[in-house]
Amino acid sequence: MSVALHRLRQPQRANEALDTPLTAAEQAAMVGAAAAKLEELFDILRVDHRNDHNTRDTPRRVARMYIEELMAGRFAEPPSITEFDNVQRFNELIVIGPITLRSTCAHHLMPIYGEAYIGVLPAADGKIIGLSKYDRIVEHFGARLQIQEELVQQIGDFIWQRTAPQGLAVRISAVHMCRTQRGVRGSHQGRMVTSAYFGTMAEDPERKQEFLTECLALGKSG
Ligand SMILES: Nc1nc2c(ncn2[C@@H]2O[C@H](COP(=O)(O)OP(=O)(O)OP(=O)(O)O)[C@@H](O)[C@H]2O)c(=O)[nH]1
Repeated sequence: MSVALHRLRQPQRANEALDTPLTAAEQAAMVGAAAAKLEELFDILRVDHRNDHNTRDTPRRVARMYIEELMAGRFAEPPSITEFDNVQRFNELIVIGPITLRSTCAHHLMPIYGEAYIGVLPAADGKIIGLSKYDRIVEHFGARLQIQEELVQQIGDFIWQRTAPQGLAVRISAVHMCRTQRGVRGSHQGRMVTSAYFGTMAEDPERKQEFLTECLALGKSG
């Protein structure tokens, strides 16, 4: 086994990041090893990927897709956060959304798609973070094999720990294609909604209601 691959032999939970991000050499080694296994899978499924012009490069394409896109949030650094002083000591609820959510189901490796909403009650003496960072954070944690209950909590934990607001709420509404394209073949309109609340947002029912009202209004206008 190559040196680059050796470290990657330590398995971790599907929605946890590696201890340190992949180097370029480790990533290339991982793509090569995964592509070889996908070729094997195609052989088992009797897909002639060597001669079929449609599937000739598919094992490598799929390996790259998992490593560089669908699971990139396990292998790369989380987004860096730009912080600004809360000069005016703004302490009302800020709601951001809809933020496009793309993820992959840990059970059947099928797409999850939907929207995320984030509500922040900034600390008067704390920091405000750049608006686009919320999209980047959702994208980062979505790029792992997830279940929605853990995804919403991971996004919240990260924002809570990095920015220390007074209160925080995260809401995700999403369609799971493992439920629409296979198995029960449920409705494409059928969604799962999960929320995570932190600090004063967890304790104050009026703030929760305010957040929910803003989410519903943003969902209609977005
Ligand atoms: N709670 C939760 N369940 C999920 C999520 N994503 C997928 N599932 C469900 O997890 C279950 C997968 O487990 P199993 O019941 O072992 O899989 P299965 O036998 O293929 O089941 P079917 O999907 O009913 O055909 C399915 O019911 C999925 O719809 C999620 O984010 N959260």
